[in-house]
Amino acid sequence: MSFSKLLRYNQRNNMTTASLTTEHAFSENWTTSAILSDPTSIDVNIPAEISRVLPPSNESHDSVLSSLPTRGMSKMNSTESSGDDEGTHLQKLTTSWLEKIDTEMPENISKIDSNIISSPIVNQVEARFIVHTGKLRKNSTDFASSFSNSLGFSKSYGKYIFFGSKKSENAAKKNHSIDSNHGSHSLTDHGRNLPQTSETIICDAFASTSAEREYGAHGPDGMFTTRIYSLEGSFSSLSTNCPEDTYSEAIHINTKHIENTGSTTHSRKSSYTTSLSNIKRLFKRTSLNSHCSGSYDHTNTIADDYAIASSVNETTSSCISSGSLSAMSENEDNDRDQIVQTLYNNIDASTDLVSKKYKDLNVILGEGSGGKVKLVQRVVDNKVFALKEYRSKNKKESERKYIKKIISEFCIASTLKNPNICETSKILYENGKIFQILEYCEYDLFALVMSEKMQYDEICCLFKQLISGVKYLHDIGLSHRDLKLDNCVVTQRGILKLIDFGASSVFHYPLSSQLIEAHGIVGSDPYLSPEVFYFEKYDPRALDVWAIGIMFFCMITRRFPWKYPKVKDLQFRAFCSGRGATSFKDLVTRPATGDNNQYNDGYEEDVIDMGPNFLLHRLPEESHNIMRQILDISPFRRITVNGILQDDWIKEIEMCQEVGAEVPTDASPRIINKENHIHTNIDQRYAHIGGMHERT
Ligand SMILES: Nc1ncnc2c1ncn2[C@@H]1O[C@H](COP(=O)(O)OP(=O)(O)OP(=O)(O)O)[C@@H](O)[C@H]1O
Repeated sequence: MSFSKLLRYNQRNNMTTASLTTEHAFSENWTTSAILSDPTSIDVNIPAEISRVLPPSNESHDSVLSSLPTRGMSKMNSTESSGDDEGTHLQKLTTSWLEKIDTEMPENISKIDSNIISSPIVNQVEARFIVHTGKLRKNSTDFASSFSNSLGFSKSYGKYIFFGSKKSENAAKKNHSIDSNHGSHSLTDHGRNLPQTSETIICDAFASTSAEREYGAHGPDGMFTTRIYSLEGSFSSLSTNCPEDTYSEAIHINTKHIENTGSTTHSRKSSYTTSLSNIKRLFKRTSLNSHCSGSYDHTNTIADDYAIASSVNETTSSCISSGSLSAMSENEDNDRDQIVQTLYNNIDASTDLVSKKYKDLNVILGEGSGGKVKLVQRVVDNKVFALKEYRSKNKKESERKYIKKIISEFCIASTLKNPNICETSKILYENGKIFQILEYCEYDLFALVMSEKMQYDEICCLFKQLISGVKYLHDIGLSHRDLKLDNCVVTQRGILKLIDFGASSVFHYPLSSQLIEAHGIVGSDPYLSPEVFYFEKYDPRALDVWAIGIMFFCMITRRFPWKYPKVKDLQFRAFCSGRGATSFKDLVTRPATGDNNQYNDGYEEDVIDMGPNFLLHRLPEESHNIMRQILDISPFRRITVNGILQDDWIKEIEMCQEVGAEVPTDASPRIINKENHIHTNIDQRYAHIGGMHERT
């Protein structure tokens, strides 16, 4: 999680980083009992190709050369570990984890109680992670209390949801009886359910105050059933027919904007045009569609002119994107800079585009380092969208860099066409502010996970969709680099979509086999892969794959496995331990085996307090094989996203799909829902965790 979020968290909670760390403290005993061998005894044979990318030995990675506990210590450490009785009973690994998930989950796992957690100190902080101190709230308000207040509940309720303290557990128990009385939200009759916990009970108690309805609808492809926990008058009621007067008012709005097309083919030459006239086209006046169809103009856009390169026929999504990346790739920074500069110069000529064309529904969906995401309604047809309002430029940031970043993000996002990628349709500006219009999805994955209502098969379905989305990106040479629960949104019918391409990077260009390594620490701490702290340059695909694994762990356990993947983090150290390696360096530089049968990561079924099993024993047994390969500490051995899809368990997962979305003109893609699960719908008040933060 970004440093700025940590700061915001601390401001709200009047906490220092240290006190936050204390609150999240894990089992100290485990580490103190761990025997550290002599770090000077490291003797690693590093292959030539790896040593090329290794930083000089006197760089920071030396500090993580602390040696790791060995396998032999496992039982002794566990026995000494007070308050963590899990280690004393070596468990048989079965899927009974489902029943034990909350009762036997050891305290040494960091529970997700917010999407805000502490950050390690890093040398280099990207500009996008920096927030004006002026924006930080000076008054340290108790976040949970404020949240509760904003919802009209007693202060303590918010704490139950976000901070699972012992106190709250007791209160939760009390509330259990309330829930039992209602007895209406039990998930137990829907296959393999995640067990209800105290937090579930509270959430259900809340939900029972709202209208609940269950409905089924037969589509052409089968049954779609969903449970809805919603308030009366929720957003679903927003999509009504557009009133004539609003429509005619909207249709006459004259403004400058950039609109996405997605279907126009251009030659590469034209895509690099930097002339002012072309730029002006991006700001031209447009008329709105004459029908309330939700589709948009197919006028040329910046994506056409600049990002979508286009010697490639745009008949398939991958072609479109390959073309775009080829343009991005070869782009000569000069061309790009000129375009961006000209574009930025035009921003002054603002209009009332956003306010007239989109009605602000006064709902904040999320707020991150990039800006604020709001819910808006297009006046012309009452269709609901997410509007991302970019933060203003930092004083230290150059205008050029600021605008370039936004435009780059837009160009990439608007070019991607895949059912598991959120559609970005427009970029707009008004009074110096820049906005992006995105397809609206009812939930973010973080909120869904925290609702504790998801069933196992539903989680697997979303997990496979996540993999599919990332496969699409990797197939076209793009890595996301900030995969996390908050960067996945989910529609009411259970289609997961990736958002936030602000950190993405191109790792190879079409027709080239050369890997372009990424550099810098980008992303959110618990999802970061270990090598990003170790190597100056790394393969960003491996980072994405690792993040996928962490997300699965979070979805199943509702906990982060660690704060960040450094051996100074006790949990991560346990995970690294018992693998027969003398140092972290040994682990992170292990070369690929080339033979899957020889795959050896130190896994031992009976040892659960260190090594791969430190995480795996908390996960369903059928996922172990693939999760070991996803969470391989060495990026050189880590499986690829295509490899994940070859796994037997992954292949068997029944995944809901959106079909027809690749065709830009297809306004209403069909959804195929699988029958082995239903997708949980939650109250809109809890549907976007970022929005909850904002309301405090
Ligand atoms: N299309 C969407 N539909 C619904 N909610 C959305 C949508 N896009 C974003 N959100 C909500 O807004 C939040 C922040 O969005 P986003 O990640 O784009 O912002 P950001 O400023 O780039 O965040 P970060 O700090 O992670 O970089 C998301 O976690 C999600 O809850």
